[in-house]
Amino acid sequence: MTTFSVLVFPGSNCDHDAYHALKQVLGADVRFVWHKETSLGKTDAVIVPGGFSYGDYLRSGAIARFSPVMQDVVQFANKGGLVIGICNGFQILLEAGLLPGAMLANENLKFRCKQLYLRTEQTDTPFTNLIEKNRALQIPIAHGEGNYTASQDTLKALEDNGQVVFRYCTALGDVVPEANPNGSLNNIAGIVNAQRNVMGMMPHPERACEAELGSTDGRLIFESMLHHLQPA
Ligand SMILES: NC(=O)CC[C@H](N)C(=O)O
Repeated sequence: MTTFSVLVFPGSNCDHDAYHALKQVLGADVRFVWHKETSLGKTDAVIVPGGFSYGDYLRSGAIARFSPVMQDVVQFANKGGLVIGICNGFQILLEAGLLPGAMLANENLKFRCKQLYLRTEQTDTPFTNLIEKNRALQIPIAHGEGNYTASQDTLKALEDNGQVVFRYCTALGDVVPEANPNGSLNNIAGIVNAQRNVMGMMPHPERACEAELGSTDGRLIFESMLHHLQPA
């Protein structure tokens, strides 16, 4: 059975949502790993969940990246293990150097919490292998620092290598400035590393896994991970 590990930092607040989605909705084996642990133990995938680790002091994710467990997360990722960072988790992976670039405060300096759409740009990743190319997924955001930025060289490399996985778009899938909620470069909502085993995304797929929540599109991301780890 595939085992997911959900990291828990002081201030994480989407850890239980991720646990619930994986366990109750997808029937996967899941466990929490407290940030003070020095080893992940036996695991197939790591979820770095959303929230306000260390109260977002300094910059979101800047302190959490020094938590003891992060050393093993970096090792796990470097060995090819699947790691997905959601919202604050994405910020932590950027701070840890597992993904390139950085987050700035949202362009309008407001915390944005809303349902929106993401166009699936890449389907050859362990996180999107069950999604049709260009499909617009409805997944909510909730963040104050989601304005993705990177140097011109880094941005070019991301685009050239097909590392931009999701872009903010309209319901019809058009990537236009009006669909960008935070000022992110090139409407970027999610990226993978060059090896394609580490993904960060600002929207919350764990909050879009049940019809009662308004969308089940988030399931496709976790189902893709399960499919990758345990092909039928
Ligand atoms: N939902 C979250 O993970 C919030 C992320 C982060 N603390 C921010 O506001 O930018």
